[in-house]
Amino acid sequence: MVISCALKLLFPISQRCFTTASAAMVKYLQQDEAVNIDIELFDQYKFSVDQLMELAGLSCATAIARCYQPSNKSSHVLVCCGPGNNGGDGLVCARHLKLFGFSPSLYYPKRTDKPLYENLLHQCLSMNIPVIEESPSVLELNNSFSLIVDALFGFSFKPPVRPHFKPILEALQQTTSPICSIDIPSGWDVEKGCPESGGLQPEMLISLTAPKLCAQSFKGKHHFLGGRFVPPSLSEKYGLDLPSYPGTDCCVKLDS
Ligand SMILES: NC(=O)C1=CN([C@@H]2O[C@H](COP(=O)(O)OP(=O)(O)OC[C@H]3O[C@@H](n4cnc5c(N)ncnc54)[C@H](O)[C@@H]3O)[C@@H](O)[C@H]2O)[C@H](O)CC1
Ligand SMILES: [K+]
Repeated sequence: MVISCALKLLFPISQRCFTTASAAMVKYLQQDEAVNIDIELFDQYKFSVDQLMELAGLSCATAIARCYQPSNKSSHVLVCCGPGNNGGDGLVCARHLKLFGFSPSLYYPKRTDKPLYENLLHQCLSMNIPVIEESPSVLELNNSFSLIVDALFGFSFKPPVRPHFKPILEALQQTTSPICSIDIPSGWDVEKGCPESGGLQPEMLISLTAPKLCAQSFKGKHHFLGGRFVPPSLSEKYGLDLPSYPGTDCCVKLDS
């Protein structure tokens, strides 16, 4: 691995004051509600996946930049991307993190041969974002990365995790580097939360569109809502009670 070790160069932004919204007021979605909202956004409202993924990924990078500040060009972040749209959010997020001054790397073990994903990966490669081919060890995660973005699985995950992804999920469970999960902490049941056998415990969770039921068992420091693209009529139909995003912000911190 090219990246040198022991680079804990991301400074947590602990003193900053955020406008927060009450998480208690927000509706937590069941898995089938999340899937149905997704389908309606595409079928009824005629959004394309690319559009929503770009907004979702940008909101994730923005939320991360609010909580972790790159101290210099060596602020290494590993973005772990899965085979579905959650992984696509991760690819978009990595590109925006790079533009924000972070040094992201990708771990993308199961690639999808659709033009959307190929293009997103191409964009990352064109911006000199390195790709790690081997599943990183716990030591590599601890020593080489100041933050790990978990974009492995989102709301379509059905446990148990298949063998291909076991090594990375086990390493993420054991690492001491902070983890930011996009939409769902990977390996968690979308409704029941952390598996009894143990699961990863992210320091940060960015729920997209609306939090899913598993977010009620999130115990980390930062819970954000992103994906500010829900038309009011759709929000009303599902009774989402979404918090107000401050001004033109694309993400909002939820208090616990
Ligand atoms: N409307 C929105 O809110 C938007 C959300 N976005 C993001 O999309 C994901 C949901 O994406 P989807 O493609 O439906 O599924 P996943 O990424 O969660 O994963 C599907 C992928 O994973 C494989 N898989 C499922 N279970 C397992 C398992 N047990 N072991 C191994 N692999 C598994 C499955 O075969 C698929 O390949 C949502 O969470 C948001 O992050 C959009 O980006 C924008 C709109
Ligand atoms: K995830």
